[in-house]
Parts: sequence; C-alpha cells; structure tokens
Amino acid sequence: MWRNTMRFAAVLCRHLPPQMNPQNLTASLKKMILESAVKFSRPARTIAWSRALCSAPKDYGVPNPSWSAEMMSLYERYSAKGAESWERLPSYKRYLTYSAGGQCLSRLHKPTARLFTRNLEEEGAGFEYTVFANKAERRAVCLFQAGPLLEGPPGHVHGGAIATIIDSATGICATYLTGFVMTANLNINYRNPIPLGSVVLVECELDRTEGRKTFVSCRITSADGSKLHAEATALFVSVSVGTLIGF
Ligand SMILES: CCCCCCCCCCCC(=O)SCCNC(=O)CCNC(=O)[C@H](O)C(C)(C)COP(=O)(O)OP(=O)(O)OC[C@H]1O[C@@H](n2cnc3c(N)ncnc32)[C@H](O)[C@@H]1OP(=O)(O)O
Repeated sequence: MWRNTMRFAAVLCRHLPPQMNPQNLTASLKKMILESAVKFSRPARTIAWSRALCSAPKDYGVPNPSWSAEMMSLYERYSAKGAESWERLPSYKRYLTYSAGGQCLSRLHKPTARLFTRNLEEEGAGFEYTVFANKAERRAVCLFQAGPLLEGPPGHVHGGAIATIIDSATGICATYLTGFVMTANLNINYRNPIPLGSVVLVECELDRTEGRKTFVSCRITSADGSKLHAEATALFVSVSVGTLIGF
C-alpha cells in the first residue's frame, strides 16, 4: 500500500498540471518533494487520472477580510523585507500537502482530515496566522491573530491554543530549515495572557542541530515587542515521509 502510494505521489510530483505547479513553494520544499519521489514511469492513463484529481491547494497564509489593521501592517512590513532574504511560506490545510506531492495525495489519504490550526473555514474565528522565514538567519516569525473561538480564561487565549501555535510555528521553522520532523518535546513558560483578538509575534530561532535532532527556541511578544507573552523551547526529530504519514 505504502509503496503504491509513494509511486502515485511520485507520478503527481513529476506531472503536476500547470495550475498546481507549486511556483509559490520555496526551493527547499520543492527539493523535499522531488527527493521523496520515486523514479519510475506510469501509463499515460494514470497520469491523466491524477491530473483530473488535482487542483491548486488554497493558501491560508494570505490576508483575508478578518485580518485587523495591525495584522495587515505587520504582514506588509514582513512582505517588504523580501529583499533581506525573508520569504513568506505558504500554508495549507494539511501537512501532507507539502510532504507527499500535493493536494492529490491529501485527497486519497484520510480525505476528511485537516490540520488542527486550519480546521475552521470561518475567517477570523480561530487561528489566523502567516509565517515568514529567513534561511540565512535560521529564523522564522509567525504573525498570529487569535480569534474568539480560542478562548481560555475570559477574554484571553487558551493555553492549549498558545501551545498549538508555538508547536506549529517552531515546527514550520524546523521543517523549513531541516526537512520533515515531528515534535518530540515542547516546554512553555506562559508569562502574560494574550487578549483574544490581539495580534502577536511568534518568533522562532533554530538553536542547534544534533544528528536527527533540531532544537528551536521561541518567544511570543505583543506586536510592538513591548510585552512578553510566552517563551518556549522545542525539540524536533527528523522523520521520513513514510513515518510522517503513518504507514
Ligand atoms: C514548511 C512548512 C511545513 C508545514 C509544517 C507543519 C508543522 C506542524 C508541526 C506540528 C508537529 C506536531 O505536532 S508532531 C505531533 C506531536 N508529536 C508526536 O506525535 C511525536 C510522537 N513521538 C514519536 O513519534 C517519536 O518518539 C519520534 C518520531 C519523536 C522519535 O522517535 P524515533 O524516530 O524512533 O527516534 P528516537 O531514536 O526515539 O530519538 C531520536 C533522538 O531524539 C531523542 N529524543 C526523542 N524523543 C525525545 C524527547 N522527548 N526528549 C529528548 N530527546 C528525545 C532520542 O534520545 C534520540 O537522541 P540520540 O540518541 O540520537 O542523541
């Protein structure tokens, strides 16, 4: 089953239709996808079928009407940093979209599953976030606007939701810099509550790598940097695409 799935993923990778050609993926993500593809050929009929199944995956990391003026201002500031080697990473509703050849395989493998942080279609209700990364500086920053469905203490964000955005942002940072990983350990110190509806910066930095282990540290601050909301360290362990998918 796994072998066939990977073969199918490989076909999809090698024959992406124009609308799915992932121009917006970073070079490293493209490399990861291509590296995971198995070299073999399939009948044209299979390729035609796989093309028919494909459509461009929605990128959730771009502005939508729920984004506040502060969120937009930060987004524009980091977008303008492009020349300084910052790039915005696309955000899909499944990790699988990055890991095994795109939307097509996502539809075949547990098709109703969704990334926890992207499980609400209603814009602004839950996790609104986008991530910019800087490879040379081994850093990433997540702009996070917390919606009303993330409430924990009255008017403030649930600690589990904060842990989720930290896990996601540091995980994206680790994946971007070292390839596919899973979280092995996460330590969080909550310093100040995050008001619902506010926009915060989740700044991540790769501390070091040791073999398969990637250590990332993280700070959440208010948008202007004046208030520290949380500090965290995370350990990620590199895994194969097969481990990630769970075959
Ligand atoms: C670009 C955008 C993309 C998009 C990206 C989207 C990002 C989403 C990110 C979300 C990520 C998640 O939530 S992941 C979901 C939560 N995580 C999980 O469910 C993981 C459950 N755990 C596991 O599956 C496993 O324990 C692994 C994979 C973590 C490790 O197992 P393994 O592969 O067998 O490796 P193992 O030999 O045990 O460990 C390898 C090395 O790590 C060390 N190690 C392992 N666990 C720990 C630990 N808890 N604390 C300390 N050290 C540890 C070992 O001592 C060893 O060190 P040494 O002897 O080599 O020195």
